[in-house]
This record gives sequence, structure tokens and C-alpha cells, in this order.
Amino acid sequence: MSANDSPAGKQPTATYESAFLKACRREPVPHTPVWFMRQAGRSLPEYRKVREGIPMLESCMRPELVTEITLQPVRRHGVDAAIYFSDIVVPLKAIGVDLDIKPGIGPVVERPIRSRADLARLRDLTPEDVSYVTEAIGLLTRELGATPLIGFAGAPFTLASYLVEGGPSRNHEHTKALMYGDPQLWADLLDRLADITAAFLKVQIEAGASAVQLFDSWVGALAPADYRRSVMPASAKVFEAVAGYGVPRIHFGVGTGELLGPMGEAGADVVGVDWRVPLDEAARRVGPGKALQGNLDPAVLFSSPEAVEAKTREVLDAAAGLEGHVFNLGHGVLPTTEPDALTRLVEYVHTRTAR
Ligand SMILES: Cc1c2[nH]c(c1CCC(=O)O)Cc1[nH]c(c(CCC(=O)O)c1C)Cc1[nH]c(c(CCC(=O)O)c1C)Cc1[nH]c(c(C)c1CCC(=O)O)C2
Repeated sequence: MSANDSPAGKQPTATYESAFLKACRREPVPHTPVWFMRQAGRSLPEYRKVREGIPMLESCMRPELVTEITLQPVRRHGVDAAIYFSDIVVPLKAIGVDLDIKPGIGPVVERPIRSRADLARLRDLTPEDVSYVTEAIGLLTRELGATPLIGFAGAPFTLASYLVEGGPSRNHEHTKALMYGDPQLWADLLDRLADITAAFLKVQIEAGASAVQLFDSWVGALAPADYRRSVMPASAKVFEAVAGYGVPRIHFGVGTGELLGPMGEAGADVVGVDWRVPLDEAARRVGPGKALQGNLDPAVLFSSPEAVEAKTREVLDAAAGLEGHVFNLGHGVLPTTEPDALTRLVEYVHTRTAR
């Protein structure tokens, strides 16, 4: 069978048959697949070395560097999937939003978006705006062989939060002021961001990404009724826009225990769970027909190897009855994590779940 005969179109059959993609499709797996959010990044000395003197956003625009950084955790830890090295604000930068990623702070937007005139500054994203993404994914898929590549984007709410606040925010007060105070402008803003996000994910899938994850990191700040009314339509539009490709769609947020049901309903094939809800309970909240991803507390990796194993067993035991489970942390790798703790964790999950 040639690569093009695979049920998933362009990707090689060995990639399609990988443990990660099988788990996403809720098919039987040889072992529980593992990857880590933020597996590439500051926890790795080889990352800090190649990033030296290169600003974050600039590094996202250099295909050779992106390829190297994306491959580093695959080589070192033997994870079952790579995640494309980029950032959720890259498509916004690409359409001309005046933002930067400040070390130790995160994305900062010079002129926040709070009025209809501000909204007009957000134009559509074309593949040409992010040609470096297409180029990097071409290089990467050749290097990765059978290891799947996960593409990603920020979800409309989380992107809106950075754009409206002007930077990271604990309480999201300006964002909520706009959402409650001018529902029409809010809906238009989220719809605009949904189109940009969908276009960005399409670029990644067409270049060779085998799965996509939509990061709605900060949406846990909302109550379920507000989520359904003010956010879900835009996130659903993103998932619907990429449904035809047949690649698994993962939906993740932090502190989203009360939102797991609607986040699945928005159109995800896999729902990401943080460490606050055990996976068996998460499965009840999400309902049948979806795989789950998670959910070891990233801070657990700072304890002894025995304690990490014990907490990992708790996660695996809670996942034992699931139709599909992708092992991950409940949020990103913390920058001061000992890399060997991650390597040991991958080995442990693989050995413990080998069938
Ligand atoms: C909210 C969010 C952002 N970016 C992202 C999210 C969603 C995921 C989450 O909830 O953690 C997504 C993201 N950002 C980055 C990745 C790389 C891929 C991977 O997971 O390995 C991914 C998936 C690289 C990055 N993005 C960033 C870094 C650190 C910058 C550096 O290494 O110099 C990396 C590796 C910068 C960034 N960008 C953002 C933050 C909060 C920060 C950290 C600021 C800091 O602590 O310095 C916004």
C-alpha cells in the first residue's frame, strides 16, 4: 500500500497506524501513547542552547530551528507524538497585530482590541502569511517518519483574552466586560478569531500535521452557561472547518472540569483534562464517543521517582475503562522540570500499559 492509499490521505500508513492516532480514534493500542504539552522548551538544555539570543517569535519563523526544536523531545524522551513548535499568537503576529512574547511574561499586545474600530485591524490569514509553517512542517514530517505531528492553535476565547487584556491576565476583567457589555461586538470578535484559527489549522494539516489541538487554556474562567452562549459557537466553527480532513481534533483547557461536556460537544474527538478531575469522572462528564487526554499534575514531576510512579498509576487506573486514552500532563511541562523525570515517565507508561 502506498502512502496515498492510507485512509487519512497524505500521511504514511505507519503514521496512521501509530499508537497515538489509534488512541485518538479509540482503537486498540499496543501501549498507551504519551506526549507532553510544552515538551519542547525550557526544560531541555538543548533547547536553551539553540534558542540563545533568538527572540521567541523570531524562532517560530525559522523552519530549520523549528524543526530542530520540535524533534528534540522526540529524540530525548521517545514520546509518541511531536507537537509543532510555535505559539498561539503566531497567526495574530502574521496578520500584523502589534504583539510580542516577553520572556517570563508571555504575549503582550501593544494596542488592545476593545472597540469595533479595533476589530477592523484583524484581517484574514492566508497561507502565504505563514509560509514558514508550511516549510517547517514539510521538513519535519520527513524527519519524523512514523511519529505523528500535532498541529495546534489557540482557541478564540484564549486568543481574545490576550488581545482584549493586552497581555496575560488573572481575572480577565476587560475580556468579560466586553463579553457581557457588548455581546454583538464580542460575538463578531470571536467569529473573526475562529476564521483566523481555522485557516491556521488548515495550513498545518495540509502541510502534513496528523492531528490538531485547540488550546483554550483560560476558558476555565467561565461558567458553563456563559461558555455555551458566548464561546462554544466560535470554537465549534473552528472544529467544523477542519472536520473534513479526518484528522483527530483535541480540545484542551485548564480548570475546565465544569466545561468538559460542552467542550466535547463543540466538536472534539479527544478532550484534554487537567489534573483536577480524575479521568473516569471526566469520561462520565464528556460522555461516550470521545477519547480523553491527560492528566498527571505537572508539579508531581518534582517529587521522587517512586511518588511519580504512584501518581502515574492513579492516572492509568482511572483511565482503565476508557475507550481511548492519550497520556499527558494536566498542563504544560514546567520550565524547571528535570528532563530525566519525563524520560522515565514515558518508559513507565509504555511498560505498565504494554498489551
Ligand atoms: C497560553 C499559551 C501560550 N502559548 C501556548 C499556550 C497554550 C498552552 C498552555 O496553556 O500552556 C501554546 C504553546 N507555546 C509554545 C508551545 C510549543 C509546543 C510545545 O508544547 O512543546 C505551545 C503549544 C512555545 C512557547 N511559548 C512561550 C515559550 C517560552 C518562551 C521561551 O522559551 O523563550 C515557549 C517555549 C511563550 C509563551 N506563550 C504563552 C505563554 C503563557 C508563554 C510563557 C511565557 C513565559 O513563561 O516566558 C501563550
